[in-house]
Amino acid sequence: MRSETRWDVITFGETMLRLSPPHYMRLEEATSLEVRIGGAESNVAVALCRLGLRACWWSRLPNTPLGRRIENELRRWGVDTSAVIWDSDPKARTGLYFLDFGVAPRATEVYYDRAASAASAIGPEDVDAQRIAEARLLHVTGITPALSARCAAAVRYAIEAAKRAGTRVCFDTNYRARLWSPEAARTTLEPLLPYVDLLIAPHEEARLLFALTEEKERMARALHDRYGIETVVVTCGGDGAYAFSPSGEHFAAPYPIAYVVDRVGAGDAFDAGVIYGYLQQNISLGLEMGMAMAALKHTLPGDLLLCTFEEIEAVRTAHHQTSPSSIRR
Ligand SMILES: Nc1ncnc2c1ncn2[C@@H]1O[C@H](COP(=O)(O)OP(=O)(O)O)[C@@H](O)[C@H]1O
Ligand SMILES: O=C(O)C(=O)C[C@H](O)[C@H](O)COP(=O)(O)O
Repeated sequence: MRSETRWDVITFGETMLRLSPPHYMRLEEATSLEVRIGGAESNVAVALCRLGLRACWWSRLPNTPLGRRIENELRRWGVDTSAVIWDSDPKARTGLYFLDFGVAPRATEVYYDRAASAASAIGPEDVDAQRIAEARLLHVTGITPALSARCAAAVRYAIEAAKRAGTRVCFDTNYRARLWSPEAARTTLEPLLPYVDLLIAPHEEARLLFALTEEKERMARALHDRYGIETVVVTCGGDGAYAFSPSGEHFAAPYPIAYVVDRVGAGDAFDAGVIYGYLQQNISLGLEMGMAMAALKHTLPGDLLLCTFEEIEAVRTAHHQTSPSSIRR
């Protein structure tokens, strides 16, 4: 990989305000909502910064208090936001998502209010190919192409720009059933896959989107074989994750989670760990980092993995077992 780069990872997509009732209240009854921010790509960027990597995230944001809240917060956690495009149209909208937290047997429900947001107007002309050339890796996800045809074209343009520049491409399928159908996702995403160097896909999404029937142990290899992707990581929730890569096949088991505080963002935290290892050409380390980071994300409220490198390493290397009651003083 090239040595002279400005960022380790560049990424773009929509980041929303995330609104959730306190104490497992229902949205129907809540009298107050907690305001946080969340977006798959910026969640990854924040987690990468916690690992000491240089991450640049950009999007279109309304130049309003709501848009500025998102940019300020990402900058606060170390993300380079200098390429954000500010939309000065007074009607420009910030995407919102509402979270109704559930515990089994009641599922956590996400309700989007993001149609016609400023980010959904991102088009190929907003993609700065020079910036992509200045990064080691471009990270994009299947959420952005689901937002609009212009967003889908922007993702394709960005991936092609990365290929021309020798910037590696990481893609997470991140299928969102509330945004589009599996058939629409397949039609749009499949042509992108031959350009991808590192694919991350949950096992059930690989089955749903690409009509592959392989069991979890075989799915990464099946995706590699069908689309020619160099490195493929398949996640299986509480059953761990598998990788197929030039260094061989790898598996990482999950770390035990004593109590789930908030699982939203665990997949994005996992992605950051995988990218960390991938950039060191050590996908086995990436799987372990991803697993440790996903486990830690389950213990934190909000989409963002606000952990230290040392906390992640402690989980990864299991130097200590933290019992549900442990207090470190
Ligand atoms: N019950 C669990 N116990 C331990 N780890 C888990 C559990 N559920 C998910 N994870 C971790 O979080 C990561 C992301 O979760 P997963 O559900 O597979 O993907 P996504 O959130 O992208 O749909 C997984 O790779 C896994 O490591
Ligand atoms: O933009 C969207 O549609 C999103 O869903 C943003 C989400 O908050 C994260 O992407 C969390 O996703 P996980 O890490 O899989 O829990």
